[in-house]
Amino acid sequence: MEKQEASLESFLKWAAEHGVSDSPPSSSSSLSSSSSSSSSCLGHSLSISHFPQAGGRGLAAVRDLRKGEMILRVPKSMLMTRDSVMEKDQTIAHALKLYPSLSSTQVLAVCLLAELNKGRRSVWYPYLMELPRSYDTLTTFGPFETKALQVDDAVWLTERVVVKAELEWREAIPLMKQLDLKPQFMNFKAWLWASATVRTLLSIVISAQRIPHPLLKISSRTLHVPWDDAGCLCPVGDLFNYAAPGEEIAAFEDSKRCVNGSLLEVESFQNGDGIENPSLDAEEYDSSSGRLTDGGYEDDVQAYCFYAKRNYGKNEQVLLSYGTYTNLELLEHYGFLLDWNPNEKVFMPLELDMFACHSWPADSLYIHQGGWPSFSLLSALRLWATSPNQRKSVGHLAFSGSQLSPENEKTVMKWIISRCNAILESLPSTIEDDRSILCTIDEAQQLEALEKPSNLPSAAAMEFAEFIESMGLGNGRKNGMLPSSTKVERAMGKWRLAVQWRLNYKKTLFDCISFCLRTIDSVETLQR
Ligand SMILES: C[S@@+](CC[C@H](N)C(=O)[O-])C[C@H]1O[C@@H](n2cnc3c(N)ncnc32)[C@H](O)[C@@H]1O
Repeated sequence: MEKQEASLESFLKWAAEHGVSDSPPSSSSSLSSSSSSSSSCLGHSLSISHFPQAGGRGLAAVRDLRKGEMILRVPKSMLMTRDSVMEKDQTIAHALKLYPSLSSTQVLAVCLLAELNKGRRSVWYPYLMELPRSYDTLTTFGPFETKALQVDDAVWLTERVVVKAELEWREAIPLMKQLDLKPQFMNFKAWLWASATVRTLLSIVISAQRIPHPLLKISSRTLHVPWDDAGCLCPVGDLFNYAAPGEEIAAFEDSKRCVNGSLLEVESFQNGDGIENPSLDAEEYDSSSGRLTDGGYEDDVQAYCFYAKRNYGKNEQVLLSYGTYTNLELLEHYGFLLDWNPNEKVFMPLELDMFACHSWPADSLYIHQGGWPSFSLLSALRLWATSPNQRKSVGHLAFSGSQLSPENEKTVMKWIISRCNAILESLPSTIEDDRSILCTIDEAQQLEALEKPSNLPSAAAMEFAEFIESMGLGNGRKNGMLPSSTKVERAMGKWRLAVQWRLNYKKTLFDCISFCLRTIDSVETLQR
């Protein structure tokens, strides 16, 4: 512990010496010298703190911060990019030129491993020592955790990203051999760590562009810092944990819905505010409203600058919006998920004949985490539930989000209810089973050893037995207890994430059923 604190301290001192600062830029001093005398680059606006329920290590406000205030700047010279690594190391520069077919993410992952391979000789050594040791991104999921996701789309995505990660690693091996990396920096485990680091940290910079520009699409994974298409790693700037953009929208939707829970309330909001208007996608919406404008590279000061996105009270965690992600995407790219995610979507597969009567893209047909169907899903289903010869005449109403008739609305709601029920029944465990498993995992995580509770429902008991099996602990019991280890703890953490994800998914379907029942009720009340 003391060693960790000392390492963090020397990291912050090193950052201060190189011009990283959370103080306002002084007009008389240059960026690189403004904080060089300080023993830490933080303390004026931010400090490192621990937030067990919201990302672990993160940055807290040391005083009240005002919305729009600059709270951190990191000089260009500190950013780790393909170019900055090449500038400092001719061997790497030469080797990289021999492998032009590698993607920018692969190249940056190799640069990171090559710097790590140098040990103390790397100019980024204090930063490298502070990077997380492991990630729980989907690429690190084994067969057990993958199966625990249960939902076909999520299982398929996980299998695909694991295969892709291995392929990318194989493609990068010749370059890593050329650079003569030590075996521990060249194996697949090291690759998974490096590519997860690049993805989790790079995309912050990508998605936090401050100045809205038509060509700089926020949250696009292909956007890069202006001078280097490989993007960058940003010491200290990557200590901000994540807040989902769109919380304001969700809160507003909730307040509208709470008026009487009727569909019309939701419709008028969605329609009037264009939230789900297909001509205005989420990224444009965010950039035009400035919701993601909390950081970006600024050429005039040659630094990455971060701004308070809202007012913060002293000691509050200061968060950054990395972009708009569903929970599965958060798991894929960052290895965590949010119990309440305003951008969560449970996609609703339609039958083939339904696609024939609308032109909404499949990814707009979903249920929000609160349980209400998306604007496009409702519109598509209302048209489908209309007889084919009338569709043309009511098309404009459906596309503007209006109900078509009480009977039509009830048909739509009943269809959604039956789909949600069918999906819930097809999954191997229930919401109650999943809650029991989560409790068991939470208890086990607090104990020194892992004990199978006697009162688990059968589906949960079976999954528990599979976990023990997957850990190769089948014969290791001592008085019914299993020894815990770092490996078991990490696997349990990923298992927990998988269960948490599928539980949220099921709760959304369940809430959707309640929503549809309420809507049928209010339609019938109006009919009476
Ligand atoms: C850019 S880092 C943020 C700093 C990180 N906590 C650290 O100690 O280095 C991103 C990682 O932090 C964690 N994280 C960020 N925001 C989170 C949140 N809201 N909930 C849970 N974990 C979060 C995830 O592990 C993610 O991959």
